[in-house]
Amino acid sequence: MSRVARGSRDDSSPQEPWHLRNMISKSRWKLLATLALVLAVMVWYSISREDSFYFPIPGKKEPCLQGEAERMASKLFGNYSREQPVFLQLKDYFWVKTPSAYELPYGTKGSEDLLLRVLAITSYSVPESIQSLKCRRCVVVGNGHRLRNSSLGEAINKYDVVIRLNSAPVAGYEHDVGSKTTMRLFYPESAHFNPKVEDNPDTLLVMVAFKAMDFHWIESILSDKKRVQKGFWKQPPLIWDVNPKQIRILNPFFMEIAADKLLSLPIQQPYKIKQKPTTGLLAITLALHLCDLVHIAGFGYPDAHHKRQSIHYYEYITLKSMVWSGHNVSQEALAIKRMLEIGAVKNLTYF
Ligand SMILES: CC(=O)N[C@H]1[C@H]([C@H](O)[C@H](O)CO)O[C@](OP(=O)(O)OC[C@H]2O[C@@H](n3ccc(N)nc3=O)[C@H](O)[C@@H]2O)(C(=O)O)C[C@@H]1O
Ligand SMILES: CO[C@@H]1[C@H](O)[C@@H](O)[C@H](O[C@H]2[C@H](O)[C@@H](NC(C)=O)[C@H](OCc3ccccc3)O[C@@H]2CO)O[C@@H]1CO
Repeated sequence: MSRVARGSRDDSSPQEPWHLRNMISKSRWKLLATLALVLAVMVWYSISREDSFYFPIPGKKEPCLQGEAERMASKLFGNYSREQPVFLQLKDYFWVKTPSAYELPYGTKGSEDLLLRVLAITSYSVPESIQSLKCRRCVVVGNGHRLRNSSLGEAINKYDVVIRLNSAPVAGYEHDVGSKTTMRLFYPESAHFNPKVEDNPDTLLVMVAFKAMDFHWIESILSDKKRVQKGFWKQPPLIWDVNPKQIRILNPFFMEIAADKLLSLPIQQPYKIKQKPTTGLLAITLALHLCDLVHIAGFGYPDAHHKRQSIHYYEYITLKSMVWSGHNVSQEALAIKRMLEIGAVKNLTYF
């Protein structure tokens, strides 16, 4: 029987009858259509739920609405002062007109003389490159495991301000976390021993002071005075290759806001283990003050069912390591969820 007589419409594969090939091709289309539908539903669901992750569009800058984060900050923090400087300034410590109400880490009460010496050898300005921006797009990069295999590096590098935390590495992780670092928040125990490897030449190293010893440490490093090794819960660097012009001291006001307004923590605590916000939550609070648009990535701890999962994207370390930290990660998760729900921040990873 000829191929035409057998009903074949395509004589390129003589073995299959045409209706069978038609069926296969139809079911392929059905499968593709179903996949496209599932993808469309996923994208729609992701965009419609502010608290889930969403897809950043590569190559496109996020639309930025001037003053948006400020409006959101007022919603979250209530009546709070926008006048507060981001970094502590020398002029405020020559003669203290209005002394701080709290001691470290929520204020500078009792540390004024030490601070005067530290601020005399460091700077306090917000760089012109940030200051001059009409709309500041910021991303706070947490150290969470959720950044692993996220491929967010390129998207992160596009923000005007990239805030990183502690000694989180970028070298070797660029594809997932990017390589741009505008600011890095740290305290002596979390300072990277070799900051030049991880940071850019113009990265601001923003010290978060928790105790008077933290000021002693930075002074002894920058003025090359005798190092004091006691009083730290972990050995900080004794030699630290940084330019003093890059160092800033974070205004403890942000710690107070994060503790009081986001976590409802008492500022004065008589306990041995004092509860305090994580550096990441502090950085989000700072970003809401400094920026117009705030996105976050790499936030969120494993739940009780995944206790063995690593908490960091760059090392294997579990939640167990945080037992003495004085952080309440469940409370922080609720605070972040609230911020996501009202649209104060957007999440590039999942939460
Ligand atoms: C053992 C210990 O003390 N760990 C603390 C470490 C440690 O001191 C530094 O890593 C040292 O370089 O620092 C902390 O934090 P850490 O350096 O782990 O992480 C920085 C911030 O990222 C957010 N994060 C991290 C992991 C994760 N799975 N989910 C997250 O949301 C948090 O907001 C976190 O603040 C800190 O400073 O807050 C909090 C941790 O408790
Ligand atoms: C933002 O906080 C930083 C980090 O995330 C915390 O883990 C860390 O907590 C340390 C805590 O500050 C230390 N407390 C004192 C008073 O120094 C604590 O020291 C040991 C300890 C344990 C139990 C009771 C009293 C003291 O060690 C914690 C880390 O395990 O603080 C960081 C800011 O410095």
